[in-house]
Amino acid sequence: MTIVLSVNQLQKVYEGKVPYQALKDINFKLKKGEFVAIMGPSGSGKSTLLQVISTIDSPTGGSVLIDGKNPHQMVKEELASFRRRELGFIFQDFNLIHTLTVEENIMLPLSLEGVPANEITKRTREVARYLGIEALLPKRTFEISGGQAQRVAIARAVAHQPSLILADEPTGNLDSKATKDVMNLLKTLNKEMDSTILMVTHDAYVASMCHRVLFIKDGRIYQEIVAGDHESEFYQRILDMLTFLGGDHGDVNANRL
Ligand SMILES: Nc1ncnc2c1ncn2[C@@H]1O[C@H](COP(=O)(O)OP(=O)(O)OP(=O)(O)O)[C@@H](O)[C@H]1O
Repeated sequence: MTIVLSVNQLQKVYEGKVPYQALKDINFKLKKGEFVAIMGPSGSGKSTLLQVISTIDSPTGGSVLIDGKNPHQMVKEELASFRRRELGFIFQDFNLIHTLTVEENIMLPLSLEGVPANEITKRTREVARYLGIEALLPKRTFEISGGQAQRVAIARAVAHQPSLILADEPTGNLDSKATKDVMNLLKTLNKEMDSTILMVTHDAYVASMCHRVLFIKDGRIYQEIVAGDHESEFYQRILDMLTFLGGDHGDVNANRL
């Protein structure tokens, strides 16, 4: 079995007047095709962890291996190319470029990576068809809804077939209908394309659509819960753990399933 992501004794200290250790000895692995959520109280280190894995920030101890390679040891140009090829990013606020059309947004990472123009058009059309957003391609980003924008962001994140998709609160700005649509899309991608996805979420319903949930508390992995046969039972176990951990978890809606 292929290990796509290996996080080993990861530590992160934010320097400052008073140094703060946001991550203390984090260890976990993701196998190819796994869909894993990270949850935990506000300030527990979730964003820091995602930022270090995505190489936006660097660790102060330990290592991150993506497909067996350590991006934090790469020089600048090598790292930029590694990120464009191996990683796909999905953000809470979609991060689309407003001066470009939907189609140009999806094309951008492919053209940055030097993929030939005819191949870019072909792949963009294919991924748009697959994700059901073909009709949106000529539109500007302000002409589409939040749910549609997140579909476009997902298309952009997967068009180059990255090894690992990192999603930071992908449904944080969506209503419950759009949340359901986006999660069904991610689930389909995960199942049909064997995509490996690591996602931070505050939403127990969203997490219950994953294979596993890692709970972080005070910069450490506190607990792991693995899905069983029934999504509703998994959802309840996630809610119980969130209640046990306490703190601010955002919108926990017990009536969602
Ligand atoms: N740039 C920084 N400098 C200093 N401390 C930081 C910095 N970024 C985050 N922290 C601290 O590190 C801890 C972890 O923050 P992080 O943003 O990773 O938490 P989180 O679990 O993502 O929280 P939330 O759910 O509220 O987004 C917090 O105590 C935070 O104040």
